[in-house]
Amino acid sequence: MTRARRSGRSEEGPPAAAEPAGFGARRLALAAVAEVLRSRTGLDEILARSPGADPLARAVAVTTFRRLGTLGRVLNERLAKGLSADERAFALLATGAAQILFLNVPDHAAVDLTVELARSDPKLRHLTGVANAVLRRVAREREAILAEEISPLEDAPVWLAERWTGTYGPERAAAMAAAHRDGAPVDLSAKEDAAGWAERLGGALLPSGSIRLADRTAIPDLPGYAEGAWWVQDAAAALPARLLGAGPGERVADLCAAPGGKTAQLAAAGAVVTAVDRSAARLGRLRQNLDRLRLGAEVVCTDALAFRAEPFDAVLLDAPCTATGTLRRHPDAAWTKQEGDLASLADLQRRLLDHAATLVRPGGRLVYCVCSLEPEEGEQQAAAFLRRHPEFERIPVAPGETGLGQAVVTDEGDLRTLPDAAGLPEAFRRGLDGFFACRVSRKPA
Ligand SMILES: C[S@@+](CC[C@H](N)C(=O)[O-])C[C@H]1O[C@@H](n2cnc3c(N)ncnc32)[C@H](O)[C@@H]1O
Repeated sequence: MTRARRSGRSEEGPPAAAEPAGFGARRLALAAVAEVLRSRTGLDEILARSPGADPLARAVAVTTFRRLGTLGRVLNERLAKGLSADERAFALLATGAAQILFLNVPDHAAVDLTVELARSDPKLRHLTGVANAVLRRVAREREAILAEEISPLEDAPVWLAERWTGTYGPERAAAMAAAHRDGAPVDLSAKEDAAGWAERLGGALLPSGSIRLADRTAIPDLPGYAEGAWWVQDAAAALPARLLGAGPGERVADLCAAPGGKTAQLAAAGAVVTAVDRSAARLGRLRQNLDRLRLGAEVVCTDALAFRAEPFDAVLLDAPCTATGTLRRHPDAAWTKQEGDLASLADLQRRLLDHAATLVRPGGRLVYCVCSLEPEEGEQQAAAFLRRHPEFERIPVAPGETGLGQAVVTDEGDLRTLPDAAGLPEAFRRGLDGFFACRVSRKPA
């Protein structure tokens, strides 16, 4: 193995040798994994501000989070002193083992580049020998490791695995965790003619109206992207705005709107949309998305709790949440949240819901939704809202309304999707995100 040095010209002497191919991607993946664990910031945000982040760096980091529990156990069992609590040390070994076990990377490349990463970093240099020994052992024992019966729940933090088991039962919880491991297909929402776009893109038109692509592919290169014919949106994420049923000319508030997937749906339906979000950066992305789609909305950057306006015909509240329903696409989200976050998020959701209610005219509709698997953010939040607000009544979701059948409608008439495909029509065999939505209307005055 050649010893890597930083590329570019050193201050003195001859030009430095180039780094080995793929070294930069591994360095970035290691840094991103460590930073997510340290700062509890989402991986997408960290990669977005990392110059040079490429698909390989993303694949290594995402796979590490997808299989974090398994990687931790495999490494711990093979390290005399166990895994270090230091995030960078953990990330070094975990990203290396992820490449050996779960990515199509030749063993020698995974081992050599990880060893080189250790050697080139003064804070990790003491792990050079350990990384070499443990990763070589993981590579030697790969077949046995992969043949082990490891429950997919091991790849979730213990607190989440326990909650899902308690809420959904051990079998369903394991199926959900397996879906998180499998990842997600790419779903699109079309401005119009979803069937035509499904055909042109070689995808499938789902019974819910979304398009499911056959393969993961470079999105901006696809037909229809540049002209703004469709946008990326998980099939489950497209359901709440459909349930709101906004019609042409209706005034609709989209609270917590950025980056604008649901705003686009409402605007495409012809509604006059006011999109509210407190994040200026995320609203920048919303504006870009609407511009590409040639759709319009009034955009208001403020805390939704402080947003006042004439009551609307319809209000959509897509509240901030633990996002545990999106772990197929964002496995890092499981590791950026803690159980304690649930109570503070549920409290914020309650306040946002109460405020959203003030923005609904008599006879108007309100849809509350979260991309969470946790009942405190979904079912319990909706039930408590209806107890606090007798001036609202539920408009139950009809079994035929979503194209997903009865399996996604709760006894109370709310929408509840889970990431695995149990009970769903065949077209959804690759699952969909976990979402909860409740639709209510303000009783006429
Ligand atoms: C689940 S995301 C919304 C996704 C969006 N509805 C879509 O479909 O693309 C939640 C959003 O809530 C925003 N947010 C969180 N707390 C907020 C608050 N108090 N007021 C307004 N927006 C808030 C965040 O900035 C974030 O953009």
